[in-house]
Amino acid sequence: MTSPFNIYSEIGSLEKVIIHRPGKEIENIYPDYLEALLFDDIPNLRVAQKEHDQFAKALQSKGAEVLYLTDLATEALKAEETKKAFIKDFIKLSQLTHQEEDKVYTYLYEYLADREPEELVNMLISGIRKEEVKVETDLVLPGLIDSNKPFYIDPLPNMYFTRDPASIIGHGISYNRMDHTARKNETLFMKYITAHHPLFSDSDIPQVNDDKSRFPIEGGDILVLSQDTLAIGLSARTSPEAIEILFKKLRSLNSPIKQVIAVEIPKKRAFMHLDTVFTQLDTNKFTVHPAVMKIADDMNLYILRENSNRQVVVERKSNLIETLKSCLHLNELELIPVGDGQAIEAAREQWNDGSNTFALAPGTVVAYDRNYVTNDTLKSYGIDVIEVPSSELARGRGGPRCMTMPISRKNSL
Ligand SMILES: NC(=[NH2+])NCCC[C@H](N)C(=O)O
Repeated sequence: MTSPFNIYSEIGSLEKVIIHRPGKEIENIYPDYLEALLFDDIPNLRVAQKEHDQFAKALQSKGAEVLYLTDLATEALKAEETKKAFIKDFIKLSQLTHQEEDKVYTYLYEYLADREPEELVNMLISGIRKEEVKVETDLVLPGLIDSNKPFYIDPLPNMYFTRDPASIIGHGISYNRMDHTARKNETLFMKYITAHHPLFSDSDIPQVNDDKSRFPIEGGDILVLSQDTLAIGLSARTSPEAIEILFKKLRSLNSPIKQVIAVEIPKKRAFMHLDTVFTQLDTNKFTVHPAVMKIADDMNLYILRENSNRQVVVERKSNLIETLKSCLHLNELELIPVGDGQAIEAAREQWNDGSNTFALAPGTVVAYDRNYVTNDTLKSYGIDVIEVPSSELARGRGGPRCMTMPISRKNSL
């Protein structure tokens, strides 16, 4: 069967998208581990869920089908052997660092193995608190595990940023090797979903990257700009090695992707992924952070292509607008600055993901309502902005694009 995936642009009319409604994992974020869990504050779960439900409605408003990751995972783990294999892989990936790992492993495995898939999926995303596992006094487990940590299995609070752990490129999928331990287990869900959910399991899906790689790459850095061009952020989270390996793999699979523009961005938290400073709104319109805009004619851009001997050749460029125009065959291109280009507004609104818009169709995007300066600017450029509330969702430092994993878009623009 042909691939169920079809992503050849950032803006083609959205057909199907995978999201995750934040759950108990958010309430398992606790102050000592905020930084390790990549959050700046603890969102109010009930409000975050309401906001997320409105976000889902906004995605559906133009006809897209919204699929929930937990539903897909629950169905994917229906078969007993699959469920058991998943538990084993999950425990192995979790940070159980004690030397006598085997005992910990066995104990947790037994605790989890009898659960129904739905409960299991929710438990593993939420994290497993030490107190919820009844440990008999003669068991060795309590002494084996780092006693300062209140969890046997850490929560996955970043799960609602479905953009990052796996990415659809054309008909294929990249299982991303996440840069931080806190996010490594997220990719496993996507691997099991694609391998075992009936929507995907009978299909022939090209795998364009393996999360077992040593070199990190995250979905927030990967932008599919056209049928033959990707832009990938060379960022705090994505390595040059991973970009080249991905490109070579695409070429070896004869993908229509013929060029990758590696875009170097500052390696700091506010700019963690390319999509936090640069997203596409329409065929020839992008939002961009003014700090990037300022240096738009003096950037480090590397275009990877193949020569006639099928070797990778890299061309260096420095002008963002000219490079995009030539790679995308556009005569005109507008970069629209976040925060109307004003320093404080831009910094504030970019921090709250003002440039992390998500396109439902060319010229129609979902954006956080709090970033009103940016949104007004986008409207003045003729963009239809569907605004969603974001008081709590934004605390995870991700916006509408981060919260989506589009799996199918119409090709015609
Ligand atoms: N595509 C994105 N920009 N994702 C944002 C992810 C935010 C998340 N807290 C992290 O640090 O990983």
